[in-house]
Amino acid sequence: MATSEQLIASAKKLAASSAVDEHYPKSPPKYIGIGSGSTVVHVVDSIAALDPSLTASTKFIPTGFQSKQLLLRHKLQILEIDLLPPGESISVAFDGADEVDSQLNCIKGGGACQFQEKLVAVQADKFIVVADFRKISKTLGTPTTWPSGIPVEVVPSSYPYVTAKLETMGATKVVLRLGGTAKAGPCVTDNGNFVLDAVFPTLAEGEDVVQDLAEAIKGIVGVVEHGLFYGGSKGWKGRPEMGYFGMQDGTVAVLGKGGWLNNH
Ligand SMILES: O=C(CO)[C@H](O)[C@H](O)COP(=O)(O)O
Repeated sequence: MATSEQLIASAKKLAASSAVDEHYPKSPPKYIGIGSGSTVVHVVDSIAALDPSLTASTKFIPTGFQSKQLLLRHKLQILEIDLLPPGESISVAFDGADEVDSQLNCIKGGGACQFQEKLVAVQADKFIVVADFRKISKTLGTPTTWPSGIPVEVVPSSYPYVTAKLETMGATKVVLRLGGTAKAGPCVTDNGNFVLDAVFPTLAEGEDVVQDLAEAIKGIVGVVEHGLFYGGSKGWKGRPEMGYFGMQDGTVAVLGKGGWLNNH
């Protein structure tokens, strides 16, 4: 019998291959965005398995160190996001997510790449999220889905101030993310910043709730970007167009703007 790790890995792989099948352009695209995380590994594997005529001339835009390494490993051409020519857009950007609500708003940044991920997503004609069944949530901040909170990238000198502000705004816990066992001290992003993980009470349903919190966090002096990817009446800040979720039963559930597109 498959272990739960094997089940999760195969769910990620299935979701990635269906998303690439359905959304990688059928004629060679100029630019494709590549997100970060363990699910994106399968996205890049699926892209690398396509007919080379569809990928050889394409420039792949990474969202951080890890995705750049993935592209290098597969010998896919890399273009840094700041070299995207003015007026050009990315045909499709594929990325993972930590939590996705029923309206496709997401929490991202489990890998501390949320700034560059959002920068790529907002310059893509189509943004597709790929994940496994554990990421599906009715509303963001559901403790059983994603208890770690919203990743907030901050300029290092501002972290005590931003922490206090997030607490004033209702965060019940704000933690300076640490570098882990191999690094004493904070996790430093690809941009040289720190990450605060801010846990808020589960958000009520409705796009305004997400937008209002997102804009309030972004308004704090010192915040570079946060991991709420959202959209609605007040603008679009990286809410995906579709989400592909590998399920425990071996199927892929697809969430679109109007709800689930298959039997989920
Ligand atoms: O936002 C991200 C990195 O900053 C990742 O896409 C997110 O954490 C999901 O990762 P995984 O596919 O490993 O679950």
